[in-house]
Amino acid sequence: MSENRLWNHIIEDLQNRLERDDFDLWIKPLAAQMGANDNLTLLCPSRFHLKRLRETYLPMVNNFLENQGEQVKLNCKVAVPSNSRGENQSNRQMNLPSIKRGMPLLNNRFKFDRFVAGGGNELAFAAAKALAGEKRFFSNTLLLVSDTGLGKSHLTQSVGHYVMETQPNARVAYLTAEDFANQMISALRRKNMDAFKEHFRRECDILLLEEIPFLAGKEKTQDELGFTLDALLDAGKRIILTSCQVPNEIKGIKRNLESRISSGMTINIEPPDHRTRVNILAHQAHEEGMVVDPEVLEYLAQEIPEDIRRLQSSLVGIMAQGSLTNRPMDLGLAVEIVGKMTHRKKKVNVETIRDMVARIYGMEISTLTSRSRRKVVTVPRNMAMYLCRKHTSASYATIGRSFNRDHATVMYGVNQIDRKIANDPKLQKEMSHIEQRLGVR
Ligand SMILES: Nc1ncnc2c1ncn2[C@@H]1O[C@H](COP(=O)(O)OP(=O)(O)OP(=O)(O)O)[C@@H](O)[C@H]1O
Repeated sequence: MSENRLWNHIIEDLQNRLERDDFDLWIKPLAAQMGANDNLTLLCPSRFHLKRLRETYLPMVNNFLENQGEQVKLNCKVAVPSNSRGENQSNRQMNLPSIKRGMPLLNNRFKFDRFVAGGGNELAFAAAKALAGEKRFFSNTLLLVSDTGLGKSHLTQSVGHYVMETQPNARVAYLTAEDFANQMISALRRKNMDAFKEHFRRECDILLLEEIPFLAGKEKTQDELGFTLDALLDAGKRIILTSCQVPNEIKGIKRNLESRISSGMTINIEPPDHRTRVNILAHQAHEEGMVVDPEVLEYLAQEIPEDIRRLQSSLVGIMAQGSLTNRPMDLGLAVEIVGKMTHRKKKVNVETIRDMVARIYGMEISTLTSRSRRKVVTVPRNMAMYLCRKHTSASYATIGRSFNRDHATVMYGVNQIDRKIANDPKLQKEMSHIEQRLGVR
């Protein structure tokens, strides 16, 4: 494949997988160069950028290339001009480890030593560490519950890393409930359910399964997961599950699966207190080798109290701006970056919302705006129209033009969601996921 086409495919894949902010900050500034012997080199603007790229995004690119069957060797380097001694720093290429088939795809940053324990998450941290170790833990199942961005994935993947590093014979399965459902559907289609069952029930020593609420309403998948959990627990294997809601609040989860999920230890991760938030930021700055004024850290911790993902991304924004433009990383820059994060809220329009909702629900825009009255289409359509009312100043009639609907139909759809949302946690979770992807949350 030509350099351009391959790079465009990689970009497209990353765009689908990453939050818009992360994509804009880390992927957009890259350039790609195809060299001899199928060497693809990614050029990034700074060493700071390079470090983050290697740790977080290149494993995804490697995995994508492997899935595409591309025999490409991936390198990355800083594309800076020659320095005063005439050495071309861009020659300091780094070869990246390729991913072995069958190894779970874990984020290299999600390790125990990068998790800051403190008010809100101490118990979850201790329980995850205990379960990862080989010492007997008093329960083989751990369920982590929290709102978005509070460390469920970080802890779950830390367990995966730890087990792979310290117990090399242990077979680790890390996936989301959605992956589990998709793999099951594809096994059913290919008529190889036996292999699917064998894989999860007998070829797995520790199961790390995220985002359980995805299974709401999917009864067959729930039954299969129930049998899988039974087989693993009978064999004394370890299981970590994550959810944004406690199991008895997830509508559409069958009673027998709910009781299996809740059979072990359930821990709620609370939002971190102010001191822990400052510590998380200080730890992050230290890891990146950056010196940031403590006043800046205090300011960010105060302005962004709930979601650690947003908290960290504000600091990353400051460090990236500072290192690219040589601006001091001071309170002035912090106020500007936080201001921009808030200002961006107003930037979405009816079309961006409509297109994002279609993308998230895996349908064409023409399907979302079609006459279809199937629930899988009407619910996302109503959600999209509701978000347009909430985040833009567009009138019902203007929204209607983008959805092929009249003013009254838009009003009815928006009201439907308005009435449901207060009492429907699954809908709330989906809504906040879309809002996060839109950068309005
Ligand atoms: N205590 C912590 N110390 C350091 N980093 C943290 C901590 N808690 C969360 N983070 C960071 O915050 C970001 C979000 O965390 P994570 O993805 O684990 O959240 P989550 O609870 O799984 O969210 P979601 O429900 O949206 O999937 C990650 O970058 C993670 O490294």
